Parts: sequence; C-alpha cells; structure tokens
Amino acid sequence: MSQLKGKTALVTGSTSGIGLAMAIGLAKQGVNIMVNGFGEKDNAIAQIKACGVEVDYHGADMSKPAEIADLISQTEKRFGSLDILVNNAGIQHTATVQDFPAAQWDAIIAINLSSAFHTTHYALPGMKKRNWGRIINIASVHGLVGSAQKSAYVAAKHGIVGLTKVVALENAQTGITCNAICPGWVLTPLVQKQVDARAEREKITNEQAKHDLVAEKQPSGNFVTPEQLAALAVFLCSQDASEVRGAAWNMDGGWTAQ
Ligand SMILES: NC(=O)C1=CN([C@@H]2O[C@H](COP(=O)(O)OP(=O)(O)OC[C@H]3O[C@@H](n4cnc5c(N)ncnc54)[C@H](O)[C@@H]3O)[C@@H](O)[C@H]2O)C=CC1
Ligand SMILES: CC(=O)CC(=O)O
Repeated sequence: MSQLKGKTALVTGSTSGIGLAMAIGLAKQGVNIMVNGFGEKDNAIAQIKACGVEVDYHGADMSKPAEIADLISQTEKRFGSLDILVNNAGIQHTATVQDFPAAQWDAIIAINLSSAFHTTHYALPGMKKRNWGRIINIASVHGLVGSAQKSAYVAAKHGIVGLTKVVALENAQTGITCNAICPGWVLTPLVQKQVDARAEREKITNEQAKHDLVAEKQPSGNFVTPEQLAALAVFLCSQDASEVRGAAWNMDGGWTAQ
C-alpha cells in the first residue's frame, strides 16, 4: 500500500498541464486532492476522482493573498490536514525588458513567485503540528538559467529556487521538506502559445515550430512529459526522499547541462 494513502495535497493551477498531471499522479497514490486553477475544472475533478480519492475545488486567484489564505484554511477544513503543497500555478509573457508591460511583470511575480510564499506561510503551521510535510515548488530551467524576452518569468523562477532553499533550511530538523522541480520544455497550453506564435512569426507549420522550439534548447530533442514530472513529485513525497532538502532538481532533456 502507498505510504501516501490518506494524505491531502493542494496543487495550485491543477486544472491543466503539469499541475493536473501532478494531481493525478498523487491521486494514484491514494492522496486526496484540492484542485485550483482557472481551466476546465470539471474535467480535472473527474480525472482525479476516477483514481478513487476525495477531491474538492477552490477557485482562489493566486495573485490575491486573501484568497490564498482562504484556500489553505478551506483545504484543512475539508480534508482535516494539508500534507503536500505543490506550488505550480504560473503564467508566461514574452517581450524585451524595454517593451515589457509593467502590469504583466506584476502579475507574473505575484502568481509565479509571491503565491508560493503565501501558500507556504499559511500551510507551515499545520505541517509543523504534524511534523510531516512536503512542499514542491514547480520552478523551471528558467530558475537556473536565463532566456531573452522572459525577464519576469526568469526573475520569478530564480526567486522560487531561492525561496525553496530558505524554506528547506528553516525546516531542516523537521519532517517537512521543500524542493523545487525545474522542468525544461513541456507541451502544455503555456508552451503551445509560444509554439503558435513561432509558427505565425516564421510562417512555418505547427509541427516545425514545435521541433525548432525544442531543438533550440533541449539536446534530447524531446519534450519532457507532465507524467514524468509527476513521477518525480511522487518520489519527492516518499520516505526515501526525506533527506532531499532544498534541491533544484532539473528534468530538462539536457538543457542546463550545456
Ligand atoms: N510548460 C513548460 O514547458 C514548463 C512549465 N513550467 C511551470 O509549470 C507550471 C505549470 O505550467 P503549465 O502546466 O505549463 O501551464 P498551464 O497553462 O497548462 O497551467 C497553468 C495553470 O495555472 C493556472 N493559473 C494561472 N493563473 C492563475 C491564477 N491567477 N490563480 C490560480 N491559478 C492560475 C491555470 O488555470 C492552469 O491551471 C508553471 O509554474 C510553469 O511556469 C516550468 C517549466 C516548463
Ligand atoms: C521552460 C519553461 O519554463 C517555459 C517557458 O520558458 O515558457
């Protein structure tokens, strides 16, 4: 039987992409799930429920600290505890610094970085009481290296890697671990938009644009899959990973090895 059976996870931004795969991966281990995000929530809930666990949904906007406080307290109330926190919600906007709209900068910093501070701040007291917790921050290769036209995203992702280290250190002598996962390209709606823009800009097919996007950065030539990332998250939640603390663990087809 899974060691995780009966625990509760909140996965922010779990209505699509990587977050949905994380939620399903954990649900397959018997973990009850609080879903959050602005995508197709009924579809996400149905897929998670099919794993035989309890599921609920909270529509908190991760750019709003008061809604995040309510999300954590409702999760604890509904399931009795919050054991696994996956900070995953994120958005992207591409432009040079000179052309970057200030409102987009603020939104990316709020959703991709500050939300993880707020969720962690509110989730830690309960985890400390039970002396067990797993906090997994979905960073990116862009938490380790930069790319042009992604100032806010790269700054937020470097920030979340820093936050991960501090949370890990502050809880190093407890049963609470905090780690970051740093994926390379994963074909989700966030990346499909960039593929579409590239196809349009370069007057090439969508397939060619996908190929070129990956080939430019990722030596394997393959997208990372959401399911591969979910398997890593399940490992980080296990007892075998109890001494993995403050890691920024890349799964990127070789992107950051170059
Ligand atoms: N797709 C990729 O290649 C990579 C993605 N990531 C990160 O993975 C995370 C998930 O992204 P993807 O699955 O790719 O994108 P996605 O667009 O499929 O999913 C993003 C999720 O966040 C939710 N969301 C957006 N704004 C929100 C808000 N204000 N409040 C609550 N939820 C909100 C969306 O509704 C959705 O559920 C992001 O943090 C992203 O930066 C990291 C590395 C690579
Ligand atoms: C690799 C990522 O994190 C996705 C992106 O840069 O848009």
